[in-house]
Amino acid sequence: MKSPPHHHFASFFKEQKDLQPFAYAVSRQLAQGSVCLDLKEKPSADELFEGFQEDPMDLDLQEAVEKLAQSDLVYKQTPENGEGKINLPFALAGNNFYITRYYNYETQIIEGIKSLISKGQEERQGRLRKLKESSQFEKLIAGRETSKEVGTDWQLLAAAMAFLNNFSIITGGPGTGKTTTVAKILSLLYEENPDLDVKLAAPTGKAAMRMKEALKDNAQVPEDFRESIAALEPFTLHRLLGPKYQSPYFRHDAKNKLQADVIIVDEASMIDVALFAKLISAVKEDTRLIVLGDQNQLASVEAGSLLGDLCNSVKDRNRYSAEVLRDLKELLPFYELQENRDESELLQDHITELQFSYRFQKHPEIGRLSKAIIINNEKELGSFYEKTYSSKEIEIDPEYDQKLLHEFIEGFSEYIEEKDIAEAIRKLNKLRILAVIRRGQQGVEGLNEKAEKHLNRKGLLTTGKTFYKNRPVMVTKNHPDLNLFNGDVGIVRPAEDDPEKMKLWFLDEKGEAKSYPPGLLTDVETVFAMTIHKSQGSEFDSVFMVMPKTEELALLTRELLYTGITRAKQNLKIQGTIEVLKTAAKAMVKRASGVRDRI
Ligand SMILES: Nc1ncnc2c1ncn2[C@@H]1O[C@H](COP(=O)(O)OP(=O)(O)OP(=O)(O)O)[C@@H](O)[C@H]1O
Repeated sequence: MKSPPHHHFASFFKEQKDLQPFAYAVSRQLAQGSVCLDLKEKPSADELFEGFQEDPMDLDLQEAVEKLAQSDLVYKQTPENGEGKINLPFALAGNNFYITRYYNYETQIIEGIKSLISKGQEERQGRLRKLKESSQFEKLIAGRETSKEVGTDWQLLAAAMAFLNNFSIITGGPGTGKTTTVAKILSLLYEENPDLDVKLAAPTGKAAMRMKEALKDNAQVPEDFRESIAALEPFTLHRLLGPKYQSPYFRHDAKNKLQADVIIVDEASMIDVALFAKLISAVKEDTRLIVLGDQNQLASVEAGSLLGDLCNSVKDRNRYSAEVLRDLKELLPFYELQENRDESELLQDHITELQFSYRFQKHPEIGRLSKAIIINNEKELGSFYEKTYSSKEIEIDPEYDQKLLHEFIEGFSEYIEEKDIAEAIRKLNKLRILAVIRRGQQGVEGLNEKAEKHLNRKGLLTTGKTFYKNRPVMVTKNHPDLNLFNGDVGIVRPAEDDPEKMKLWFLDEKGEAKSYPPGLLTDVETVFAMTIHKSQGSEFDSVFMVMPKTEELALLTRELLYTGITRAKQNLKIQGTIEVLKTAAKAMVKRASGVRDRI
């Protein structure tokens, strides 16, 4: 298949015959989510340059790579010439071939992390002393989880490590307590400095808001700091960095750094390399940067799977370097912590993996299914597919029974019948239909249509007009001026003063309903159903997930299935054939990047 944008890009290098096919291939890989072209796996030339020309490529790949390395447009990274910022169009680092911009993003990320780590190390002994004297830390120790099923309280360890260091990643599945850990970290930091400048951020407005709300409602937030924590303002990463009109650059960058003592970034699996590079370049080295996310979730739509790559750069997580282990043993003598013997792992003391899901404790079947998906445990998955046991939480329907879908759709009556608008939006957000694709019967569009028709038939909706009463709508663009963001969900209801005039209603930061004239928001879509991609960063009590009927989809991956399943907090129904589910569980997203090798 011809791919004009990649041919167009490669045509800039048509004078360089040895380079041109690689330019084509790296552009194609970028579009598929990789940061670079991985030459290590030695695919055949035909596979690598698929679509570049109609005739098969008559070319020895090894020779071609050697010639590529000779090109004067390609920077060769060697131990001698280092990893500085470069300005040739391409870079070759080991087996990875990059468009330079992406090579530079990785360099910025690695250098940014290194500088935070090294500044944190200078402070560590002083911070260690403070932690030993901290009454808040004493309280965390006293209240630590001691149950057998939880084992080591990694939340406590994560809080200590985030206090001691300037760069921390906290990863874990749904309900493992990432937000709770943030509350613990903030209690330690506020105790030390009541005027602490904290920035809460996430890639989407919705996710940022969700973190704020989860923090506000979290029972573990100590009383003394509840007010400060509840008052924190959530930012999208874009708003935090300060967008410039019609420019890919931000107001805050390496020359104009962000003013903050602590920056907490949630839903980091959704951040692509470009945005993370821009963020980290704008973080002062004495700021604490705390990154939260679930590394098993879908990666960003743009290039890279950065959180996963950073996490996977440490083989045995929750182990520590000898030096840090000594400190931790002094601090937490009751734990038998392990030493990490791989001294070359830069992030060994900077990643904590939370392992126990408080949410799945209450809903073990969704937990069991999601864990089985992560490692593609075929036997375990089989017990779900073949219904060898009866489940209250999960139902898999390979027959696509319309009755099941209709029953679920009738659940929307709760928000439709709710008089209070804010409450209606909250009720709408308790359930969602999730789809893999947009078009067709099993796609978002077909499912939205089915929901509208069924609710119409039941007399719950009258769907003639575009903005019919109770239409559930999702914003598909960021409107920072209106404080509405891509993915925000609201409903159509009459204006307060005119029952004939329809308005779009969304929840504001205080959880109150706020109205907007439809003319102001032309980019909204109906949202009984949404794609799994869009659902990232949201959770629902009940999810109805519809798989496409064909297995031939590149989109169908383990990460997608896992993300969809873990959006459900209490109930999950899946319509899909066993073949499609098996195909998805087997297919892991492969995105080439150099971060793991370079860090
Ligand atoms: N140490 C703990 N003790 C008791 N309950 C806890 C603890 N940690 C978390 N929880 C409970 O588990 C639930 C999920 O916690 P939290 O929101 O912190 O997890 P999360 O990893 O941020 O979740 P999500 O993936 O939903 O964002 C909350 O109800 C919280 O109160």
